[in-house]
Amino acid sequence: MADTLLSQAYNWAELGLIRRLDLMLARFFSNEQPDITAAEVLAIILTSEANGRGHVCLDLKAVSESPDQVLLQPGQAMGDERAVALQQLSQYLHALAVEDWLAALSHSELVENHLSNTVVEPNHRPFVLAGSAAQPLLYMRRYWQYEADISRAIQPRLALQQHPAIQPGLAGQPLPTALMRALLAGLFASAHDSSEFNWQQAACALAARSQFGIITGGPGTGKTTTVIKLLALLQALRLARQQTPLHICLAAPTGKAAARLNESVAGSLAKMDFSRLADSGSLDQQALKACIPTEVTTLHRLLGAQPDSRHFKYNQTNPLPADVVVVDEASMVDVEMMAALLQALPAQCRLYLLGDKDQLASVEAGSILGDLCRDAEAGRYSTETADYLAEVCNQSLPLAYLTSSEPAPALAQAITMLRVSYRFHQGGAIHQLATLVNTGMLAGEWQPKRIKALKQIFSSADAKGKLQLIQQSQQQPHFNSQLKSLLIEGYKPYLAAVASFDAAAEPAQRDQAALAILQLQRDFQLLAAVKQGDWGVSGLNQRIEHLLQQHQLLQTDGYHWYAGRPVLMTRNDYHLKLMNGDIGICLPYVENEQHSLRVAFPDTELGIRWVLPSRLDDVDTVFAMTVHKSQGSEFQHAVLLLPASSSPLLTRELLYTGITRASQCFSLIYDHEYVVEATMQQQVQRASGIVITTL
Ligand SMILES: Nc1ncnc2c1ncn2[C@@H]1O[C@H](COP(=O)(O)OP(=O)(O)OP(=O)(O)O)[C@@H](O)[C@H]1O
Repeated sequence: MADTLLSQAYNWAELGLIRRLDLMLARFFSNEQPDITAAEVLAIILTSEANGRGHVCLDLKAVSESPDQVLLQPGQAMGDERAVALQQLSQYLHALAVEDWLAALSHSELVENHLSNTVVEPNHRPFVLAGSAAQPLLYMRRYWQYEADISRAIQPRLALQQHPAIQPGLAGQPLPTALMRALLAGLFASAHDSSEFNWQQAACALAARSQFGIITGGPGTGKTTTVIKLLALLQALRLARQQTPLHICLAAPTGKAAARLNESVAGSLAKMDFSRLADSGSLDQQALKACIPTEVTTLHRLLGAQPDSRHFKYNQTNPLPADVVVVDEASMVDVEMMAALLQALPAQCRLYLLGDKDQLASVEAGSILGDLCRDAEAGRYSTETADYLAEVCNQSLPLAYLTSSEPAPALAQAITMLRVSYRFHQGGAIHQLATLVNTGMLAGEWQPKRIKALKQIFSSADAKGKLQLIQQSQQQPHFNSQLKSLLIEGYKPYLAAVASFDAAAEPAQRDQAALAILQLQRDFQLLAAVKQGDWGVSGLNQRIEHLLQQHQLLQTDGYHWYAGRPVLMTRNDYHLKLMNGDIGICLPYVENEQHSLRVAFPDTELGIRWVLPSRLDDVDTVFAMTVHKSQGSEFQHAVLLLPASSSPLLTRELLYTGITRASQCFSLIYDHEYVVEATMQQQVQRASGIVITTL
């Protein structure tokens, strides 16, 4: 039976229903274990396949009860042969009751069983059965370990909030409630007359009483502003009591996100007025500002990534010297990185995660932020939390956000969702569109009505100059005239600046001009849902290059490297100090009267880092980039191009992420309306057990 399954699996792999890697893994364990059963082989194949799609584990019940839904995502294109193969696979699953599957896995030599009531001796078997009786989950050991490490590190940090009296490094000392109240009032002085519940103030209060906190919210809801106030609060609590300031580290998953946070923290901090705060705690405003860092590093740099190794300099045995770590854009952090980060934190170190829970998750396995924020929308606060907020914030938590079931989940008490956007003028067209997409636009209504509602947003008076809907046939090899002029107008400003760039200018002037070009290039960005194909990132890049040449905006002379070529780093390069996601532009460069080309990357220390093109192995042209790569960036004008047919990749989260990259204008390019509509209906669902184990 196992042999038959393996030979059929060969066919599934040939047809692309599973990956070759999934098949190879099943074959490997079959060779190791000659009496392996078909149930075990099936579990190995499907668990590995699920990892490939970003799931941390295999949800045995879900896949057993509705195999077609789990294996074939809505809209996935199917040839006849693949349909037959899928049918074969679902027949196996239909014939196998979940109880029998569980029984086979519980007795398997390959599986460590954490579902039984007996204490499990760790035996380092390659698979782990965990989750709960109602939701059994099968993990490859590595992923189970990551989740276990994350839960183990978060739990004690949540438990501390049962004793809100504990401060970092000062275990047992009472939280000075009166001082907290005065400081929170000072920090949010200007907002005090408002009758609306101030979630930003609540976020600071909740995060300050525990060693783990999440602040989530859509774009422009004030996550950065709030975290600066939180850091000011924590430092003010120390300074007011003549204690040494906390050592704070700010980090983000990519270089680009770090650079952006760097800018916004520095900008916000400079503008922030702590004078009322200073009054309340007899603090020196400048001294307080000086203890809030503005420098933001990548997580890889923070943890001390080592070239060609999965291991970091800072880890369980060599903890990171920090009292507080703040991670922005946390939705992009995968389970492996989150586990590494938590392992590297000393026991008393606080961790605060910022991010938009509704954005796309990391490309790698896991959607940690989304999973942890499962209750964020509803709040689910305890009466104890409501009393605490009333005491320190002088605000009454709206009853709708109290938990309806006691005990309230500990994790929910450490999470705040910011609900008001200050960036897009509230109710503005981009914000309206993002909200509609995010809330599952008119779910339950019939399709034509949903399409009509979408078109109405694009044609409303509010949408003028902010939203644009363009239909482009993908059967044709060329851009239509509307899209052509949009692209030319979009790239023209930075390419005109490249054309007038003075390569022989004084170094300081040259750097300044290069920075200005990089800034202009960031104003406009084409985003694609997929990488491959004529209308994926690679095809679009070629076509745009050609279009810009035709219009004399570029001159490549047939070369790979040319002035104006924008490139995206696709791997970290520690020698060059460039990170995956960094964007540079190739520019003419004159040194000792020698003319050459160099790629200009923005650099926090040097201003510009000039790199020889020949040293850049892992770069892609970036006239277009994937939505995944665009996370953590914002563009004045973001243009999202959807493919001509729907696929599992086209989800509500992808569309929402694309829309929310735009600060002033968003254009949606589509071929068929049904693809736009199907994208809005499809949600990312990733199996993980983090909430089961963390709550
Ligand atoms: N309570 C507030 N009242 C008025 N303006 C605010 C408030 N909070 C934030 N802002 C302003 O809104 C803008 C966005 O704030 P901020 O950058 O903190 O949001 P964010 O959630 O971090 O955004 P991003 O989407 O970039 O992550 C800033 O200009 C900020 O000054």
